[in-house]
Parts: sequence; C-alpha cells; structure tokens
Amino acid sequence: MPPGSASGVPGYSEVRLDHVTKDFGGTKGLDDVSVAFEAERVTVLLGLSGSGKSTLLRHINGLQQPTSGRVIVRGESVERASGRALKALRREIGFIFQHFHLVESMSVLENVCTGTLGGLRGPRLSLMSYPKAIRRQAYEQLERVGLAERAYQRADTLSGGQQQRVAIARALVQRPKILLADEPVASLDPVSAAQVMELITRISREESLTVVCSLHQVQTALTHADRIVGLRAGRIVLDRATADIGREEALSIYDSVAAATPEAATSDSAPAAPAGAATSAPGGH
Ligand SMILES: Nc1ncnc2c1ncn2[C@@H]1O[C@H](COP(=O)(O)OP(=O)(O)OP(=O)(O)O)[C@@H](O)[C@H]1O
Repeated sequence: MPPGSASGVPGYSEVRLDHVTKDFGGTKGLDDVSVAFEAERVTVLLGLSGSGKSTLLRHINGLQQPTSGRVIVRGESVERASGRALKALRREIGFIFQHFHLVESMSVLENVCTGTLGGLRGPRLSLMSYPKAIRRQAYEQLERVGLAERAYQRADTLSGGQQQRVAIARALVQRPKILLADEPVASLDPVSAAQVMELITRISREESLTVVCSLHQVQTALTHADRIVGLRAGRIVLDRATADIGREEALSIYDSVAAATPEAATSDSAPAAPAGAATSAPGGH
C-alpha cells in the first residue's frame, strides 16, 4: 500500500473520482462524475456505446487526465502523479481488455510473465530470461485460472475464453489491488463469458480486489455484479447494489432506447445505440 493511504479507515475508498469532467474538445467523455469503488466489490459499468465507460476506466489508471476534478487511487492523486509514482500506482492496477492483447506467438506462460515487466529492469527476450520465482508465480496464476496444462502452448492455439483467462492470469501475476476490465466478455460465447465473469468475481473475493468492469450485457451484469453504475452521456444515472436493481431499472440506463425496443427486455444484450447516438472514437481513446 502506498505511504499515506489508509485502507480500512472509515470513508476511505480504493478508487475515488471527485467531480471529474473530461472534455474532448466539445464532447464530454465524463461530465461531473463523482463515484467511489471499494475492495472486494465487483462494480459493473453499463451504458450505451459512447456513454463514458472506457473513459472512466482510463482515468483510474492515469491513461487519461481529467479536464477538471480529481482521481484518487489508494490515497494517491492520479492526475498529480508522474513518472515513478504513476508507474508504481499502475503496478497496483491490472487491466484486461475485450481483445485480450496476448502475444500470439509466445507461449501461454511467457505471456503471463510479461505481466511483471513493469517491475523488472531491461527487456526479456524469452521465457527463460525471467527469474525462476516469476516463472513459478506465473505458473501458479495459470493453475488458478485452470490453464496450467496449457502453459507451454502458443497463445494463439487457445480459444477466446481461454485467452481471456490467460489475460487475467497476466494481470494477477503483478499482484494488483485493483482490476479494471473493459468489456472483457464482449468477444466471447455465453458459456465462456459466464466462466470469465465467475473467475473475476471469485478472484475479487480471494484477493480483496476492487473490480471495475464495463459490460454491454445487462443480464451478465445483474448476475455477476455487486453493484451497477449506469452512465449516459458521461453522467451517472444509476448507482446501486445489484440486489436492489430490477431488470427494467437496469434497462432504463439505456433511456428511451429501452422503451422503444420492447424486445430489449428479453434480450441479454444491451440495445444498440440509436441513429445519431454518440459512439466511441475508434481506437483513439
Ligand atoms: N480520444 C478521444 N478523443 C475524442 N473523443 C473521445 C476520445 N475518447 C472518447 N471520446 C468520446 O467520449 C465519449 C465517451 O467515450 P467512451 O469510449 O468512454 O465510451 P464507452 O461507453 O466506453 O463506449 P463503448 O461501449 O463503445 O466502448 C464518446 O462520445 C467518445 O466519442
């Protein structure tokens, strides 16, 4: 824990955004967002494409800076941290993505080892160039996600669901305190998606992780999240424990779109953005 942070102290949150606005030159990615995230909680962000989910996640690990407001992670002000402080903070934050971002030609085990690169000096050109202790930790994380027997296969020989579990092992090997997940199951079939979400929720309990995860599937959020935060046009429109949220209310995050498309109430996927709705900048977040 960084000096000065105070986990366990009343009022302390692992992650806190205070009145954060992100203005992308006319488009507000976030608009006066105040929200806090706690340990051992899986919070799911729901909202239409372009509602600000990725922008919120990127502010937590300092990939984006707020135009105004503050982002506090583990007692440290992210927007004021620079250089070594930001690097140290990022080592406490694991990030997983929709498209896994594994190196396809590397073995599964070496991919997991790359999760430790932020804490090592110099490049690593092969699996054997990682210290033995790291190789062992990486293997243990693969056991944890149920893929130890695949350790020496090329990453691209695994299914999408398996690759996402490898990406989770890669995030865990750096022993993060916070896990951010940007649409981690968007590319997966329903069975693999459920396995990945179950893994994330189990690990959150085992490691006292603070998990913030964006999703497009309302039912998946209702099944796996402890809490749902709904975003619309960069603003929070719902923030409640999942146990207190009904399906209709979760769908109301999508506003008029849900009402206009009754089939949305029976579909697992969030309704598509209406014509003219904001969409995310392709690849340019
Ligand atoms: N780098 C950027 N430059 C300009 N505008 C951006 C940038 N990144 C995001 N935006 C805008 O900010 C808003 C929020 O985008 P964001 O990607 O956070 O939405 P999202 O809810 O994650 O969408 P999706 O579900 O499609 O990933 C959108 O209007 C988007 O176009």
